[in-house]
Amino acid sequence: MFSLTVRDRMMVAHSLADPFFGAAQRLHGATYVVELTLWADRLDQHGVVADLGVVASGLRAVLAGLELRNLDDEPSLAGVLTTTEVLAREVADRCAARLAVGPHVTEVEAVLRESDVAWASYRRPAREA
Ligand SMILES: Nc1nc2c(c(=O)[nH]1)N=C([C@H](O)[C@H](O)COP(=O)(O)OP(=O)(O)OP(=O)(O)O)CN2
Repeated sequence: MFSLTVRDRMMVAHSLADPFFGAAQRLHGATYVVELTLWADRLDQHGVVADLGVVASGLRAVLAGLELRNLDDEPSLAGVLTTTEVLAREVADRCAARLAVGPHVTEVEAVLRESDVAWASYRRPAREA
C-alpha cells in the first residue's frame, strides 16, 4: 500500500459542552497540526499517489473553512461536540468530498495533533460507495 501525506495547521476556538470534559467546557483555543494521508493500492501513470501540491491546496482550502473561527458558532457543527476525533472526521470527510482523486486512491485519513503527546485520526474510503 502506498501513502502520500501533507501537513498543515489550523487554529480554532471551541467549548466542549459536556461535564465529561471538565474545564474544557469553557471556551478555549486549540492549534492543531493536521496531516492528510491518501492511501493507494497502486501508483498512477505518473508514478504518484496524487500531485502533492494539489493535495496540499485541497487540505488548505478545507482548513480555511474551519480555522480562526469559534466552532461553537458554526452552523454546520451546531450541537456537535467538536472533539479532536470529531474534527478529524470532519476534515477527512471534507477532503474526500473536495479532492478529485483517481480510482487507485482507496482511503483518506486525517490526523489532528492537538499537542506533541496527543492526537486523533479518522480514516475512511476515498469516495462514497
Ligand atoms: N479523546 C479526547 N479527549 C479530550 C479532548 C478530545 O478532543 N478528545 N479534548 C479535551 C479538551 O478540549 C482539551 O484539549 C484538553 O482539556 P483538559 O481539560 O486539559 O483535558 P485533559 O484530559 O488533558 O486534562 P485533565 O485536566 O486531566 O482533564 C479533553 N479531552
